[in-house]
Amino acid sequence: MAATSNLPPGLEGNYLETSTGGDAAWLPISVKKWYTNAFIVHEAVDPTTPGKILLGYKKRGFGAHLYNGFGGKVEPGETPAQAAARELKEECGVEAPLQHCGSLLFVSQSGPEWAFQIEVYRADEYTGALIETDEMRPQWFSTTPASTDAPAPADQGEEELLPIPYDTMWPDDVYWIPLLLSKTPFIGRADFEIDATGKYSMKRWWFGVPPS
Ligand SMILES: Nc1nc2c([nH]c(=O)n2[C@H]2C[C@H](O)[C@@H](COP(=O)(O)OP(=O)(O)OP(=O)(O)O)O2)c(=O)[nH]1
Repeated sequence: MAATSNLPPGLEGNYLETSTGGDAAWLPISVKKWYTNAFIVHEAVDPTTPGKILLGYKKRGFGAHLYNGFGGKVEPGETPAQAAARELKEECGVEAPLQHCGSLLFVSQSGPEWAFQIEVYRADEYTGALIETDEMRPQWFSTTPASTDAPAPADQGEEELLPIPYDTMWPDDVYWIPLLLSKTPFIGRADFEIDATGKYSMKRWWFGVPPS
C-alpha cells in the first residue's frame, strides 16, 4: 500500500491508499447530507461453518433492486449512530451493538445536488427476529470467496449461501466491503455519473485505511 498525500477533496487525515481509479476531475461539493449503512457479520468459526454477512435487497426508492446494508438518512437531532440503530430496526426488525467502521463520501454528476456522507457500521451479533419489510428483504451471503476449496455448507447439512453479490450492489462496494469484513477501518470517496436509464457508474474513486 502506498502512503498518500493525494487524498481526494472532502477527505482528511493520515491514510494509506488501498485502491484508486478513474481519471475524471473530482466533482465539486456544495452541500453534504449524512446517511448510515449497517451490516451484521458472523465470523467464520471453522471450514464447515463459514462466515456470513447480512444484506438487504432494496425493494423501492434510492438504490432499488440492489443489495446493501441497512440504512438511510440521519434525521435532525440524531447522531449517525442513533440513525444507524433506528434504520436497522426499521428495515429488518433487529437490534445490534453497532460499531463505526468506515466513512464514505459519494458525489454524483446530474444526480442529487448534495454529496452523500455515509457512516458505515458493523456488528457481529444481533437480537430480535429478522423480518422482511416494505423496504428491504434480508438475506445472508457467504463471506468465503467463491474460489476457495472449502467444503460447501450444503455438504454439511447447512443452508447453502451464495457469495456476496457484488454485481447487484453499488459499484464502489467491492472496494470497501472486504475492509469491513476484516475489521479494518476505512475511508473513501467515489464520484458517479448517471446515465439516461438512471444507472450510476463510477468516474473516479479512492479508498484508504489508517497506517498500521
Ligand atoms: N453500499 C452503498 N450504499 C450506498 C451507496 N450510496 C448510497 O446512498 N448508499 C446507501 C446509504 C443509505 O444507506 C442508502 C440511501 O438512503 P435511503 O435513500 O434509503 O434513505 P432513507 O431510508 O432515509 O430513505 P427514505 O426511506 O426516506 O426513502 O443507500 C453506495 O455507493 N454504496
